[in-house]
Amino acid sequence: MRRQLTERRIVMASHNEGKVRENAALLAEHGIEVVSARALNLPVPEETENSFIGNATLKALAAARASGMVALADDSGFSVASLNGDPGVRTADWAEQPDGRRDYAAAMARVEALAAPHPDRTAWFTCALVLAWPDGHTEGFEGRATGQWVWPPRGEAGFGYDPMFQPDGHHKTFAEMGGEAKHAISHRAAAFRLLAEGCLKG
Ligand SMILES: O=c1nc[nH]c2c1ncn2[C@H]1C[C@H](O)[C@@H](COP(=O)(O)OP(=O)(O)OP(=O)(O)O)O1
Ligand SMILES: [Mg+2]
Repeated sequence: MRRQLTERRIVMASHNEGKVRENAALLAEHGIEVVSARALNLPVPEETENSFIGNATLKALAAARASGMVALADDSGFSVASLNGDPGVRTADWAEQPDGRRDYAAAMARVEALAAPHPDRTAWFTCALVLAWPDGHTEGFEGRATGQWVWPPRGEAGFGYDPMFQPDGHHKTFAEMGGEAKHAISHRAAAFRLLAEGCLKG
């Protein structure tokens, strides 16, 4: 039996505005309000695990313990089949420049350069969502969206690697689809559906 989320206000344990926006919209459908980690000045924990669930768990626990509130963390990433699932858990690191800023155009170009020689263009996004309570209890869920990587990148909406990912059954990239359409089929929405079934029944 999963622990039920009874709070109507939780902390979003993420410093990525795109992820905070998408998760806040999903939570709002269930009448749950979000306080951002940035608003509470929460530290950015080091992501030392080698799984999405592992990193989401450590981010959620750090935020729950620091804030005394239930926290939701999102650890996610982009995987390319011909690269054995890379960049995967290290997706954010691939975008990081020596000055600490993120350059997604450069990160996407790196993926393309490595993957281009391979005929298989299969790619997927993974999203792990973990709820953590201040007493240390956690509940975790993982969702996926599968499709193809495309080049050149297309579209302006979304964030991160969205312009180079075309989900199965669609002719637009996530960045061309815009919020609502991405929402219906994304890895984040898939993980959230499981979370709602598990922890938002009560
Ligand atoms: O829907 C998505 N569309 C495009 N790109 C995406 C998506 N979802 C995750 N991504 C990329 C962004 C980041 O490069 C990495 C996640 O890294 P990840 O450590 O989970 O998040 P983050 O460091 O940006 O924020 P934080 O750890 O504070 O939640 O995958
Ligand atoms: Mg991160």
